[in-house]
Amino acid sequence: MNQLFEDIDFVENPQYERIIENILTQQYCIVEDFFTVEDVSILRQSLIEKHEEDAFKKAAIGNRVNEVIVKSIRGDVILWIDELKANEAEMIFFNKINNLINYLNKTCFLGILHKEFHYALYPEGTFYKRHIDTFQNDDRRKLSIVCYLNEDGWLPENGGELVLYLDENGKEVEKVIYPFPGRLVIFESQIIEHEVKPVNVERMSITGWLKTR
Ligand SMILES: O=C(O)CCC(=O)C(=O)O
Ligand SMILES: [Fe+2]
Repeated sequence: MNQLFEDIDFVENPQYERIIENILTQQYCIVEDFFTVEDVSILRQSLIEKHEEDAFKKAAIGNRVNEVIVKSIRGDVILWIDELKANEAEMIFFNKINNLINYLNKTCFLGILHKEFHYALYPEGTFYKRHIDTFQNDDRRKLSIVCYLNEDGWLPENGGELVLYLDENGKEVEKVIYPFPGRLVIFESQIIEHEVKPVNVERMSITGWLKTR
């Protein structure tokens, strides 16, 4: 085994190994400080600039074939990120994400061939009701990834927690995750129902999906 890994230039990465272990055992993983304070700050600036340029649009539900905007389900605004036109901040983002994808593909044979990421901004008072990230007519999304870009010192009273609804031996358990800056949450798109609780202050993130085919 070691011999094989040496042949393909493989260096074991403890952080990635923990991500894989967590996803295999609990279908989700929380990674603290996946991005440095500096990275988060640059990415947040990029989000804010693009938002000020009015580039964001109201997020829809459903995919491109049948998308509708329903504010009683989700109230965030989003902007898809084009890796081919990535600015400096987005290059930092994709550099780290691509390293992770390469590792997953080498070690887990997940067959991740595509990815899609968007900035998301939840204005005060918005939320995203309980849902699952795959569409009825499209099951290519395998892993959901959320990266939080909020300022330091996010308070519980700000709301905006991500709640994962987990199945523990047939019993539903809520896993509450605060959107602390630098934090990355990864979960199985086809399995984990989740929601974003109403926010009392603006909440910023990048959300995306690793996809097959
Ligand atoms: O921002 C989050 O914590 C989750 C967002 C989400 O569930 C989605 O965009 O599908
Ligand atoms: Fe979601």
